[in-house]
Amino acid sequence: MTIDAIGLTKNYRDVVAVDELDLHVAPGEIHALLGLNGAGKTTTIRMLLGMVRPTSGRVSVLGTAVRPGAYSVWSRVGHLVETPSAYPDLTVEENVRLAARLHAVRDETAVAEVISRLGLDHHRRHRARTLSLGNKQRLSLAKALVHRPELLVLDEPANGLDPAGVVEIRQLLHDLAHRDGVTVLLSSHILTEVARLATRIGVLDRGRLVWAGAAADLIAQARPRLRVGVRDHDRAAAVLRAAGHPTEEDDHGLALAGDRAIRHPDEVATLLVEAGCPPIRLAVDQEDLETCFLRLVGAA
Ligand SMILES: Nc1ncnc2c1ncn2[C@@H]1O[C@H](COP(=O)(O)OP(=O)(O)OP(=O)(O)O)[C@@H](O)[C@H]1O
Repeated sequence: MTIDAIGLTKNYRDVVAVDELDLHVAPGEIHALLGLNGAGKTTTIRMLLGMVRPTSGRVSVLGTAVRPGAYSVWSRVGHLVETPSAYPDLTVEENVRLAARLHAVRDETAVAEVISRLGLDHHRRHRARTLSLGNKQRLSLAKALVHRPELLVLDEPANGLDPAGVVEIRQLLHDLAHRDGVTVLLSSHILTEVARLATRIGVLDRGRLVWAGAAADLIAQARPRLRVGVRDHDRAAAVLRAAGHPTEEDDHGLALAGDRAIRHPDEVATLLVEAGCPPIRLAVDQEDLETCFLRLVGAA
């Protein structure tokens, strides 16, 4: 395993930031840690990278136990944790060259190559502080990649990027994993962002892993629902609930996830007509991924 964490726990006074987390990331995988704000993603990543000492549990990265003094493994790991960091008065090229030197990279072409791969060619001679947030993020990624790591660990890599930037980073990570065999662990709070990229997903909620498996299996958890459009939401919801249909209300109207409603929408229509609030729209659709994710973490 590229990352092996067992029983990883971090307490901050009375807050359990990460609670008995087992995490196994296989070589070549794109593994996403998904969770709402405060779920424990950053703390987990910091423990994996040896930046925060676990309260209990153990972790190994690329076969090496993470502990003080175990330096050699970090030359095989690239990371980007929280805010992009660069020396503001150095140019893009100088920043990447410095990162290369810190990693003892001797190949001079590596700097130009990674700058170009991150789409920063036009900004090579621009000072880091003049870059947009998106380009600062690209620069941080260039620094994380210049030594051609075997494992790349990214905390919310899409932060600050516009939609085109998000697509670009997704493509880059896909190529790194599939073409160069780099293992990627990333965190995100947006399921739709990682659903198409990750091979495996772990869902964190209040420090605990509440779901783990193949990304395709998580997507398959999205349930069908009967969507009901009515003029009087409250009244229709009361009628449906009284008839035993679990009914949710959202901006689009009412949603019924029960088997009976999905199999017999005609019964639902008759019920509403007889109660004097006839449906103006009735359709079975698939729960969207974000709602599915919120349901998994008990927030929907
Ligand atoms: N240094 C710290 N001291 C005290 N509490 C902390 C510290 N770091 C994190 N926490 C708490 O631990 C919990 C998990 O935080 P963490 O930052 O790991 O979550 P996250 O999933 O990365 O969320 P976000 O996306 O908001 O960064 C939160 O309740 C947070 O307030």
